[in-house]
Amino acid sequence: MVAQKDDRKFSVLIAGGGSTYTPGIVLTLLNGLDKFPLRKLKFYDNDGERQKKIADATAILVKERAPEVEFEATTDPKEAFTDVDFVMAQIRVGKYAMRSLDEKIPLKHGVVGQETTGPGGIAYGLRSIPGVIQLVDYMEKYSPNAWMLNYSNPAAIVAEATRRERPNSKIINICDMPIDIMDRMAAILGFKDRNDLVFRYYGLNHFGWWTDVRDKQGNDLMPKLKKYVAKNGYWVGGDYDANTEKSWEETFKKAADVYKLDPSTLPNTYLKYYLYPSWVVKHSNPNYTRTDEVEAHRQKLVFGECKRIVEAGTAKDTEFKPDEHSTYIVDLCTAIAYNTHQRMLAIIPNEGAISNIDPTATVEVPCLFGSNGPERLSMGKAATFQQGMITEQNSVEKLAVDAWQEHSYTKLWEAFSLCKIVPDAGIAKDILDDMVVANKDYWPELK
Ligand SMILES: NC(=O)c1ccc[n+]([C@@H]2O[C@H](COP(=O)([O-])OP(=O)(O)OC[C@H]3O[C@@H](n4cnc5c(N)ncnc54)[C@H](O)[C@@H]3O)[C@@H](O)[C@H]2O)c1
Ligand SMILES: O=P(O)(O)OC[C@H]1O[C@H](O[C@H]2[C@H](O)[C@@H](O)[C@@H](O)O[C@@H]2CO)[C@H](O)[C@@H](O)[C@@H]1O
Ligand SMILES: [Mn+2]
Repeated sequence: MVAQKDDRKFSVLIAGGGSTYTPGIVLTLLNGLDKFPLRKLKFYDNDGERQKKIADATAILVKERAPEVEFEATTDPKEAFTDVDFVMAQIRVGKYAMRSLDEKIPLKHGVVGQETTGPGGIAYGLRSIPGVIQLVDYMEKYSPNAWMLNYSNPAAIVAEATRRERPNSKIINICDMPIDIMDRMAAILGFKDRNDLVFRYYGLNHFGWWTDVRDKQGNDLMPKLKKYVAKNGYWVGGDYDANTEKSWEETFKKAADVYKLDPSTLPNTYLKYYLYPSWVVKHSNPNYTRTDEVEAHRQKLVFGECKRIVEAGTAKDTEFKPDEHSTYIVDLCTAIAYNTHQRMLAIIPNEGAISNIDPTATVEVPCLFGSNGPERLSMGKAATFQQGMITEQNSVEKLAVDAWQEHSYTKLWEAFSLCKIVPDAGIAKDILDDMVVANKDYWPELK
């Protein structure tokens, strides 16, 4: 871990202060002040009421654990984005109500309904693009030297849009899925955590493969991992998975079947949607999707715990704790702040990192993180299977951004039709037509 190297203290803004992930980030920041010192913590959200519930509990946490840190929550962009060093973005444009439709509309037509995958992911993409661009513009206006670490999904489409629309902006798009899987790999192998592993990984966001995993001494850990994953997927079980929800259990276990398609690599869990779509649909309930689970579990737990803290007037015994989502984003800020060149994943323009993939594709590869941001590492050639899949999926993501930029119905229909999980252009059109109606308050009017 990085030692504090000077007397700087940082100002951090969480954009999407009302996110269910905000308390985890707050806890991680407060636990890590020796490595990443703070002078200010701010929240910004366009839903002041939702944000206030988390902010009121955070105010107690900050007062008890780091009273020297100034804390405020606001819905005013100028107040939020002024005097900021790092923006941690995690907005959900359209909130859970729209996520629910992203999942349920495709399922009604017998197609996978998922937050970031297929028609649901594309629909969410067209809502997120203007929301995230607005955050970038606020940052550039009020704190031009700041960096934005963006989790807002679908990160692949958002990254492609910001690459085109704001090519010089200091936004870095990131994902916690490979991070969570690497924590699992470390647990499977008996290591302390993901930082004990040195890895090679390539693909698109929610669409990638590990080609190499080693320990710090260079010993190849792939054979042991493969043996485990072939049988159990990334399911660890026991205490490790005591709080893992049923649908995630299914996903981590299904990685065993995904792995079998290419035993020379280890897959991202999201590939199950592309490689086993019929199985996923068969295991889905069109009337009760992941959004319903999140509202019944994570959202309830987070807002319930905030309420409890506020009513008790203390957060001394809080259940909130750091997790892979929060530690990853704080580690990234620390690496940029202290120019550590730590090797971490980011979603960035390819520019040769995967040599036989379009240089303008937005890929996910390891980078060295320093004060100039991420420097991509070369991952060599994608194998034929991966090259075919990446090329197709990247075209889907590019067509989705074309559709948003050009307000083009045809481009969006092409994006839906090209997507591996949609069986034909007729079904693609039926889903699209339902989605146009559902997204009328968010999408541009399509010609
Ligand atoms: N990249 C990753 O790996 C990763 C991991 C986890 C979550 N996420 C993403 O993080 C985001 C938050 O997830 P969640 O489940 O906590 O959602 P959530 O609905 O609990 O929180 C999102 C917040 O964003 C706010 N918001 C929406 N539009 C906004 C806008 N234009 N400006 C400012 N605030 C706005 C909402 O009011 C809400 O408070 C989602 O985009 C989710 O997909 C990404
Ligand atoms: O369905 P959700 O809202 O629970 O999760 C959707 C997000 O899933 C990934 O993040 C996971 C993480 O990888 C998983 O192991 C667990 O710890 O929770 C995280 C968030 O739920 C994915 O990377 C995100 O992009 C999704 O938004
Ligand atoms: Mn992700």
